[in-house]
Parts: sequence; structure tokens; C-alpha cells
Amino acid sequence: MVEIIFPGKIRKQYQFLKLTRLNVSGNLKNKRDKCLIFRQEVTEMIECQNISVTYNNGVQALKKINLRIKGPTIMGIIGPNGSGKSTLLKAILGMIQLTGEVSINGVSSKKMLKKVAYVAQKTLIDLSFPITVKECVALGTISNVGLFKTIRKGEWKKVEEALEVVGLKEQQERQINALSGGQFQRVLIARCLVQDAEYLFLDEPFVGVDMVSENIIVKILKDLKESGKTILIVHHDLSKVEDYFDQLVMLNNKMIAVGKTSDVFNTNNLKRTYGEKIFIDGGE
Ligand SMILES: Nc1ncnc2c1ncn2[C@@H]1O[C@H](COP(=O)(O)OP(=O)(O)OP(=O)(O)O)[C@@H](O)[C@H]1O
Repeated sequence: MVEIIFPGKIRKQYQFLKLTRLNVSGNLKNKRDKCLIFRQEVTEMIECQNISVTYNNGVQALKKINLRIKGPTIMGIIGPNGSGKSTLLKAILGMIQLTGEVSINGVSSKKMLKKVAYVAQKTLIDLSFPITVKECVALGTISNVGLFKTIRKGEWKKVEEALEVVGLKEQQERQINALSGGQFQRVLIARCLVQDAEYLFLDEPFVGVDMVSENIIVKILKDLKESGKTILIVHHDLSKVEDYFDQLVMLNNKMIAVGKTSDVFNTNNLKRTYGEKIFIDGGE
């Protein structure tokens, strides 16, 4: 949502913009000083229309997925192995070929990548790369600063603040390969924080993460949601679903269910997503 305040006298010049007049402030002394408050309606939404993905090996990972995600929210994506969870994130990010349409705020998602911070599955990240914690977090500023440009003082300040938030300021000079799994995941979250993206896509952020780090990350994500961000998380642990997610996507290559977690996370949908076997050993 963008709010713009225009002095009344220049109002006409801006009428070509598709702005909705909402309010005229009443207590100003003269007409010239009067300000009009306009509100530009921007749909803060991710929309997938009928998307299907078939990889080169013939595997159809996603079949006709329709999804509207209206933020701010924390949305979980669950489903069995190979059900297309990671593919869904990549499809929204425009990283893979698909049929159908994906948009973010009404614009093709490829044009909106600056607004999205993405953390891939940990197994896909090269931990042996010789880089310190601080430098790794600073990589998040590249979309704002630009590749090959020097990171400004203000950006380093942001890096420091982000490390403070994730509780790793003291480890900032450490090499990333000397961190625990949980600490490293917190570094990746700090990198998202400095990117200042509107949308966060996290693929299995809690795998190999200790409980302390998991709790810190969850708290940060909930705070980010409160500040207006939309967060998508691919997730495995069903015991945490109700605590962590406002909304849920249940996938098995096709969309099984989507909606408020309290509405869709039930036995019937779990069986449709994972198969009957899911309840044999553990009970409900
Ligand atoms: N690059 C690729 N080339 C070919 N097939 C792929 C590729 N990536 C994924 N697949 C296949 O697409 C299907 C969906 O994969 P995806 O990784 O999206 O599932 P997932 O639900 O995230 O799985 P997991 O829980 O195991 O991480 C699987 O059958 C997988 O083998």
C-alpha cells in the first residue's frame, strides 16, 4: 500500500495516476495548504494461475496449481517427499519453466525478484566457501548496492543490526564453515533481513537446526510477519504446523488443500496428502 500526500494545487497534475481519493484533511487554514491523501491500491499478493511444471526427465512435479497468497502471513507448504514443494517456490521465483501464470503484486514475478529473499535447502548451499559470517550476511545487500560496488557504511550497519537480531554478533568474524547448522541458518535469515525484501521464501529452514536456533528463527519470522512481510516456508515437521503457520498449502503434486491452517490441517486432508499410512503407527 503506498500513501502519497499531494498539495491540493498540484493535485490535477497527478490525476493521470490511477489514485483513489480517500480523504481531504479538514483542519488546515487555507485552501492552498490543504493536502489530499491518496492511496494507491497495490495488491500485495502472490498469485499462481493454473501452473504446471514438467522437468526434462518427464516428471510432472506440479499439476494445475491455483494459489492466491495475500500477505502479511506465514504460510507453510507441506507434503511428502517429491510432492513439488521446492518446485512451487522455484516456480514462483521464475527459476524454472512452467505453464500458467505467476505474478507478485500483479506483475510478472521475474520483475519482482528484488522484493523476494530466497533461502534454498541447506544441502544446496556450499558451506566450504571461504567467507566470514559478516560477509555472508552482507551478500544480502547486493540487490540494493549492486554487484562489484563497495558496500557502504550504512549497509554494514544493517549487517551488524541483523546479526544482533539473530544473536550472532559475536561470531561475525568467524568462517561460515565453523558454525553449527542452526547458527548457519540464522546467518541466512540475517541475510534476508538486510535484503529488506517484502517476501521471504525459505526451503526447509529447520532441517538440522537445534531447538534454540529454531525458536529464535520462528520468533524473528513472526516479528517480520507483524511488520508486514509475507513468508513462505517449505516444512516437514507436522507437529509444528499449527504453531508456526497462519495458512497452509498441502501438496501432492496437485493442490490438496489451501487455506487457514485451522481450517485445512485435519485428518482428512492429511490422508489425502500423505496417504492412509500416515496414521497407522502414531495415532492422531
Ligand atoms: N531439476 C530436476 N530435474 C528433474 N526432476 C526434478 C528436478 N527437481 C525436482 N525433480 C523431481 O520433481 C519432483 C518434485 O520435486 P521437489 O523437489 O519439488 O519435491 P519436494 O516436495 O520439495 O521434495 P522433498 O521433500 O524431498 O525435498 C520429484 O519427483 C523430483 O524428483
